Amino acid sequence: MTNTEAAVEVNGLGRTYAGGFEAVRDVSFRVERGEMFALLGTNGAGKTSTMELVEGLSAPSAGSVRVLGHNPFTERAKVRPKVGVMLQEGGFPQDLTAAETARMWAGTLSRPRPHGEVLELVGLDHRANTRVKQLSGGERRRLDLALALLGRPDVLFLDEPTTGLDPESRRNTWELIRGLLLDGVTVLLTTHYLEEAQELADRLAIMHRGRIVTTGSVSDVIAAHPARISFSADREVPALPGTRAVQRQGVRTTVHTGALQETLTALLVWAQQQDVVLHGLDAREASLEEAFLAIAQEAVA
Ligand SMILES: Nc1ncnc2c1ncn2[C@@H]1O[C@H](COP(=O)(O)OP(=O)(O)OP(=O)(O)O)[C@@H](O)[C@H]1O
Repeated sequence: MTNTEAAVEVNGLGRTYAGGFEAVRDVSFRVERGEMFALLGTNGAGKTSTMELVEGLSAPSAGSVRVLGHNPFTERAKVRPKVGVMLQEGGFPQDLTAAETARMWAGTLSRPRPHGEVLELVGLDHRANTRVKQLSGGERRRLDLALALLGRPDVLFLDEPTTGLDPESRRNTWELIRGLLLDGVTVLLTTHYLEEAQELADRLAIMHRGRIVTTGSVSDVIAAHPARISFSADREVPALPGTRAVQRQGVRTTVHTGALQETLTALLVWAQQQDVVLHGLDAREASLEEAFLAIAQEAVA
């Protein structure tokens, strides 16, 4: 493998299920080594169907997938030792304890981390002797992640890794993922938590009905959507440069702008000159969530 080769390269990918339903259509993206790439989308958009092809669990109906330079389906033996996979549903034997599950899994790997170390990494060391069936949903999710990390993967596939986790466990998982990224691990993630993608991802793609409708860096995707300035004033505000839309609700005004700094400066200069107090002034870029909702609506329209 050369150093310029992507960790994951997907070209013109398609997946058609029995009965002819096309769940994935002409999907292409690259995940560079050491990068975190997030695959986002509405329910049923085709994220899991895409992830399963990248993980080599099925062969695509069209297009190609390379993971670390290999076809993950036909060259599974070459790819498998270097990747960690966290599926949406882990499905472990219910009567084993967390430690036994990790030990059993480690037995299938060539260079496993000590199982105690991975349980500690995901904050499950105090539950090591608890049977899987007695773990909470969030604890099982963390056990899934522990198993994905056991083989010291170069590439990690995470399908909704923090679903069902409480806010503190979610933040701890983010810290853990950040640490892995610092160590040079490549991460391909799907999530419904846009804050998670905004916090962690270098680049992302948004899928809708089997296709990628937007892709780019998090800041590029956000920058394409208007920023927002809101305030309450006892006087009507004049037209401000850069404004795309103005909403008024009672005394509260919200200005949507494509040029946050320019619009905000004009507003503040006007307020200063007119001696107007802007109560509750709040100015911010669009969040990834707002961008996502706008993109999903546009895609439906
Ligand atoms: N085995 C299957 N046979 C037929 N259709 C399937 C099969 N698996 C998934 N689908 C369909 O393919 C589409 C994409 O499903 P997929 O699970 O990939 O979406 P997703 O983006 O991961 O959704 P979610 O966010 O809800 O997990 C859905 O319409 C789903 O009903």
